[in-house]
Amino acid sequence: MSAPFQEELLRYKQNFERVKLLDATLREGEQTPGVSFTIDQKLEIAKKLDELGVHMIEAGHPAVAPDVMEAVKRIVAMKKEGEIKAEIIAHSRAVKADIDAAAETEADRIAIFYGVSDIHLKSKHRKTREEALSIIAEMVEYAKSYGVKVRFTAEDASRADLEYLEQVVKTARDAGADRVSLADTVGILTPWTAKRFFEHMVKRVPNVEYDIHAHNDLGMAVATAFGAVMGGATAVHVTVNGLGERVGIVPLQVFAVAVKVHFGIDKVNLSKLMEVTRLVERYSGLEVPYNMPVIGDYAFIHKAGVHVAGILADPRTYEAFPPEMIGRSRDYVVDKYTGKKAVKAKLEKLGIKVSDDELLKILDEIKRSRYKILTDENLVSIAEKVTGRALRPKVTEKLEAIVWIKVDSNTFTSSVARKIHMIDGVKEIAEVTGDYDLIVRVEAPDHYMLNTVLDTIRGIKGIESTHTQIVLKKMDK
Ligand SMILES: CC(=O)SCCNC(=O)CCNC(=O)[C@H](O)C(C)(C)COP(=O)(O)OP(=O)(O)OC[C@H]1O[C@@H](n2cnc3c(N)ncnc32)[C@H](O)[C@@H]1OP(=O)(O)O
Ligand SMILES: O=C(O)CCC(=O)C(=O)O
Ligand SMILES: [Mg+2]
Repeated sequence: MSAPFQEELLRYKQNFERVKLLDATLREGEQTPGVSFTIDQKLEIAKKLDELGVHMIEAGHPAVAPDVMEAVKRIVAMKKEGEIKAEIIAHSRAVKADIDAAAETEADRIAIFYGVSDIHLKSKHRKTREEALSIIAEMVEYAKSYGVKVRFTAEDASRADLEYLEQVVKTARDAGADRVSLADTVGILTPWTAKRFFEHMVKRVPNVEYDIHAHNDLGMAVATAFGAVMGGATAVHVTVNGLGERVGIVPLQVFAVAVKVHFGIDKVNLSKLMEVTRLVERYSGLEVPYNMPVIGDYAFIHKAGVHVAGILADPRTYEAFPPEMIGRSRDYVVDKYTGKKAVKAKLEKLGIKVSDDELLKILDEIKRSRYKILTDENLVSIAEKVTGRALRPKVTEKLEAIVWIKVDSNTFTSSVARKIHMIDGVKEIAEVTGDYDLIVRVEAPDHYMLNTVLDTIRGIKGIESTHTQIVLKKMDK
């Protein structure tokens, strides 16, 4: 990476080396509308997060509901059995009943939150600033009396009076909180103000470790987290796929890759990022948007002719980082934005050579067509029409193939089967036991159609691998 002033950013490398990731998918993430994980799903997600290498897991707010309590207890049990290494955190309001519930789980840490902006104090808590300070002191001390680690969260810290916030953090620290989360609850910080904010707080109230909890209401969450770490935050709250209240918080995958790209630091096992993406997509029921940075389907799909010509020459022309960094691959689509180089390369991949003159005519035809994305089959049809040559090898009868499919362990086999069933050319499908999960019989009039059907199958989310056999001969009984 050689952006202007990058060397200034690199001065903060050690801040990013020491920063810890706190994953809050099971607490903040479950506050996403429509998301409700089962206990078993939470255990699986917690295990996956631990394999990924996050330092802390905020497992839930036990006072919320019996199943939240049960899930936190079972995640703590996994920790005790050595199945999970990360610190386990239970969330709590600043009330004794919530703290008792959190303590009952035997989590490593209780995180107590209290809104500290005047808006929250007046409208929500109906407390004066002084009353709030004594509640914070009393509740942190109460949680400490259970012998656990305590984090205090200054909810809506980014809109609190700065001098009052200093008193809040001092009060929490002096009462025994060794970590304090400064929450940007409505996402109004920017990288610059976040940096200044954390620098100020670290200086004014030292001897406490600061967390940044940044919401994404203005699309700033990752950038705010960067600023906060540069300013001295030593933990960043993230969720898988950016889940959370309203539009969520810092997406784990985007933050981890941004740290890798800018500083060369692996905060987590990057090769497992897509696995956890799919797991949480499936259990949350929320698919990641196509254009989501890093993990969206289009993160490495190029389109404009100029771009494709660039990436064919050197992928770095239009990629901030190589897809292989997270086990993904690049591709490009063909439509009216395409140029000669893109079409030529696609045709060559299909084993078709055309003259320069033919190429120009094919391109012209593509530009007049109404296709939103041309499949290989569409492209070959246009090439045949333009050149007047049969570009498909002659076949006398239909082709048949058997495709053996292994479904990702985090995906329901039946849902993949349903999607495959809808593809033209798929004639039969069976769910099976053994090394593979599905066997599919495909028929197509020629190699190109067969390829298109197979490509469509391979493109279905949740398919881990396929093995295809072309049928040569058949004996009917
Ligand atoms: C910004 C964040 O995301 S912080 C995390 C927020 N988490 C949650 O809200 C977890 C899900 N919540 C719930 O299940 C419920 O709201 C519960 C169990 C916490 C409380 O339920 P209820 O007792 O029915 O209260 P209700 O939700 O109607 O109102 C919240 C009450 O908590 C109080 N409260 C809110 N935050 C806090 C706090 N940090 N500390 C102490 N009390 C608080 C409110 O003042 C209000 O009290 P009131 O009834 O005296 O006005
Ligand atoms: O506990 C925290 O750090 C954050 C609480 C929260 O979710 C928020 O303020 O948005
Ligand atoms: Mg939040």
